[in-house]
Formats: sequence, C-alpha cells, structure tokens
Amino acid sequence: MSQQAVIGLVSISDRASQGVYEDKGLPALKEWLGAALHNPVVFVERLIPDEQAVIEDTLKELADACGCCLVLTTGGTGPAPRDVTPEATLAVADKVLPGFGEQMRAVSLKYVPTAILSRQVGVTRGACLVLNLPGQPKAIKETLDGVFAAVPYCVDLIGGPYLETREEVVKAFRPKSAIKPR
Ligand SMILES: Nc1ncnc2c1ncn2[C@@H]1O[C@H](COP(=O)(O)OP(=O)(O)OP(=O)(O)O)[C@@H](O)[C@H]1O
Ligand SMILES: Nc1nc2c(c(=O)[nH]1)N[C@H]1C(S)=C(S)[C@@H](COP(=O)(O)O)O[C@H]1N2
Repeated sequence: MSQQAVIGLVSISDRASQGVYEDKGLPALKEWLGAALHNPVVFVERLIPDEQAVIEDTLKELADACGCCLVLTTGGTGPAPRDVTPEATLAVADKVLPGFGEQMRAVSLKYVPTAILSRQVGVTRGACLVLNLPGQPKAIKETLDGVFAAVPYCVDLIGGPYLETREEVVKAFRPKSAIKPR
C-alpha cells in the first residue's frame, strides 16, 4: 500500500477569490494529481488573492502546520504589478531549485511564446517542495507533464513520503538505488 501524501493546492487569483469568475485552478490541479499519483492523497486547498503577505502565510501554514510534502500554486507568476507569487515563495524558501522554473518555461514555450513571461520558481521549505505554475488553467497540465518526473525523488530527498506515479501519465525517475519495489 502506498504511503499517504498531504498535498497543498493554492489558487492565487484576485478575480477568482472575489467570485468574479469561477476558480478553475484548484479543480485542474486535483484532476492532474488524482490521475498521476497512486498514493492516497489528502488535498489541502486554498483560494486567495494576489497579496504577498497572504501568499507567504498560506505557504507557511501548508508546509509547517499541515505537513504538506508538496504545494502547487497557480497564478500570479507574470510581470503585472499584482503578480507576486514568486516573491512570496522565495521569501519563505529554504532552498531554491532553479531547474524547476527553467524546465517549466522551456516546456511551456512549446505551447505559447509568452511562456517567457512567467517568473515561476521551485523551492523547498523544510520537508515541503513548493512549485509555482502559471495561472492559465491549461498551463497546469502543460507544466506538470514536463517536470513531475523529478518531483517524487525530490520529495524523497527532503524527507517526504514515497510518491508513486501512474506511468501512463508520468514516469517518475529515481536513481536505481532509491527505487522501492511495489
Ligand atoms: N483561478 C483561475 N480560474 C480560472 N481562470 C483563471 C484563474 N487564474 C487565471 N485565470 C485565467 O488566466 C488568465 C491569466 O491569469 P493571471 O494569473 O495572469 O490572472 P490575472 O489577469 O492576474 O487576474 P486574476 O488574478 O484576477 O485572476 C486570467 O486572465 C484568467 O483568464
Ligand atoms: N504552459 C504554459 N505556460 C504559460 C502560459 C500558458 O498558457 N501555458 N501562459 C503564459 C503567460 S500568457 C503569462 S503572462 C505567464 C504568467 O502567467 P500568470 O501571471 O498567470 O502566472 O505564464 C506564461 N506561461
């Protein structure tokens, strides 16, 4: 039986959090992870505005109090004045993993030339990996398809649960010495 994982999902949107439009970020994140992971998952969901202090407090709560091994944010990564998700994420980070942002932008360029506008980052905070995804709901699948293979081993290395993926969605990569038999 796979280990249980607690995963935080944070949709960061002024308009969705005010009810101006329906939030499509949280459902898209849950759909992708539900299809990708074998583990039983407890999702902790938050829908918040583009306010740096609120984003920082939410990330700290999910990583420290809720015990999330992974937190995915969506929205607020661009250059507009109210886009502050990367600043908030870096402010609560222990370590920055530049490869996640680089790879998400690289794969996203296959879909839209404006992928270059996302300042998304990946960081650790304690035993939690935090990844920023762009706000367009379709960008969630586009970016997770491109980087998730490296997520389970990263979560191993920071002390989280052993994440197991469905190979038809994404094949996790681990060095041979780190693979546990099913
Ligand atoms: N949570 C969401 N649910 C549905 N659609 C969204 C969501 N977040 C963003 N979008 C869509 O993606 C576009 C780009 O996202 P971005 O994060 O730049 O939003 P924005 O223009 O800053 O506005 P807001 O913060 O009010 O969502 C939005 O204009 C909207 O059409
Ligand atoms: N995969 C993917 N990446 C993407 C996009 C997208 O549609 N798909 N949109 C881009 C656009 S238009 C912007 S402005 C930036 C930042 O978006 P955000 O502010 O909604 O996070 O992400 C970019 N990255």
